[in-house]
Amino acid sequence: MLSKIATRSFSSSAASAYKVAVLGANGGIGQPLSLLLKLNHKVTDLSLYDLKGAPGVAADVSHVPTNSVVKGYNPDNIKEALSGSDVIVIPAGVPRKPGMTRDDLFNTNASIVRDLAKASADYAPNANVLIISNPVNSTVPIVAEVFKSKGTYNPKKLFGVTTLDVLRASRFVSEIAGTNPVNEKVTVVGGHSGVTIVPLLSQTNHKSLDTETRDGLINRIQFGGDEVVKAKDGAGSATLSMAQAGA
Ligand SMILES: NC(=O)C1=CN([C@@H]2O[C@H](COP(=O)(O)OP(=O)(O)OC[C@H]3O[C@@H](n4cnc5c(N)ncnc54)[C@H](O)[C@@H]3O)[C@@H](O)[C@H]2O)C=CC1
Ligand SMILES: O=C([O-])CC(=O)C(=O)O
Repeated sequence: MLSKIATRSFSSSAASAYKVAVLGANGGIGQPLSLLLKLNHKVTDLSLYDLKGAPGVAADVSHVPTNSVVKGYNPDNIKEALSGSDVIVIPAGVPRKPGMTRDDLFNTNASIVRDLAKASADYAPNANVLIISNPVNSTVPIVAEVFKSKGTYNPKKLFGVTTLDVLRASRFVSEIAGTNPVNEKVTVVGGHSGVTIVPLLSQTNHKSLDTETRDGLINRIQFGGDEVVKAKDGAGSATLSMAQAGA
């Protein structure tokens, strides 16, 4: 009997390998995202990659007492960084400054994301790939085209990360309604830019908000990113809330 229980508990506690690679790990999002992934017990291998600084972030994060193995990589070692990845998260690229739209980032970020997509397709063709880099509405199609050209495109494994809109919707609704945001589930569909962000308030418990309150709430969810860009005053855009959304 005892041996049966021991066998059962042994087999149920055996963790299968789960490697997550963060490309852009030394950035404003990459660093807190790496920390949150280190705290996730499902992640067994954390691979941190950036143009520079990733080994330092990896050394720092690796002291957090969870069992995952953390390694940092510079561009010379991108193959090793990506090989065997189950999930690749990409927050590499420049953030907005006040007065810019996300589309203004296209010229810089499109080629960064394209090149990282090529490497991902070459070295981890079966990974789930999550794109944070803006403009998400455009960077995701770029990755799709790269994967198609390499014969590795699987629409079920390519994601634009728009979860921050869901977090914001939950929090902003709770502020108006005086509720706990944990209990506010708001579905947000569409893209990740201004009016392409569509929160489905009609599917929440707050269907009967007066028009002015509802319109103000929708506008705040759609332009929450601008709120942070303005407050950071030239120092970038959302990083901490984005890390939470990505993790
Ligand atoms: N999807 C979303 O909801 C959100 C997206 N973002 C976007 O995330 C991106 C990153 O934002 P931050 O972390 O604040 O920027 P950041 O400038 O602090 O960090 C970007 C990092 O990317 C690295 N990088 C640049 N080119 C690279 C390359 N070719 N290979 C590997 N690493 C490279 C940089 O060295 C840097 O460490 C921006 O495009 C921003 O607009 C930001 C917030 C929310
Ligand atoms: O607004 C930005 O540039 C960053 C972003 O995507 C967001 O915070 O939603």
